Amino acid sequence: MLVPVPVLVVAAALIGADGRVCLQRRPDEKAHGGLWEFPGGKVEPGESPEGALARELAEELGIALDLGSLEPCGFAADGGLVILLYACRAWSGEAAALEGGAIGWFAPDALSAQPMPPLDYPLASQVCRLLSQGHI
Ligand SMILES: Nc1nc2c([nH]c(=O)n2[C@H]2C[C@H](O)[C@@H](COP(=O)(O)OP(=O)(O)OP(=O)(O)O)O2)c(=O)[nH]1
Repeated sequence: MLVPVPVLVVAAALIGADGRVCLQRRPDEKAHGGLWEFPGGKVEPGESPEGALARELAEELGIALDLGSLEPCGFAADGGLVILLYACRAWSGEAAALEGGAIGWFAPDALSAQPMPPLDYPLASQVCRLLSQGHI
């Protein structure tokens, strides 16, 4: 049976100097409104995953990622969506919620306590595990 090509989404676990991780609260009027997710968005035709992530984080948070510091740290998928998650410790600028919603910085073991879209729970666990093992 043929199934549609899944939508490719890239997202970042921004890790601050104090070890806390950034989540973004989706605006109420959007799908998954009010839930906390890793900042990012859909990869557009002609973009690389890293290029799309840099564009999304510039648009959403006003920061410029250091692409060399990106570490692939997991993926999650359902029928229609694949999310690639990168860890990132280096960027320039001060992150702010520029497109509505809000941002927050959370201790790794508090990530999964936030209400999230379903695919984000395994991603948050993976971030927490990799951080505790010193891999990201
Ligand atoms: N950025 C991001 N998106 C996620 C996460 N988890 C999750 O299910 N998603 C979903 C929500 C959206 O359907 C899609 C991301 O696409 P997007 O952010 O560009 O889309 P959007 O709905 O905000 O805006 P639009 O382009 O559809 O108008 O992936 C996550 O951790 N980060």
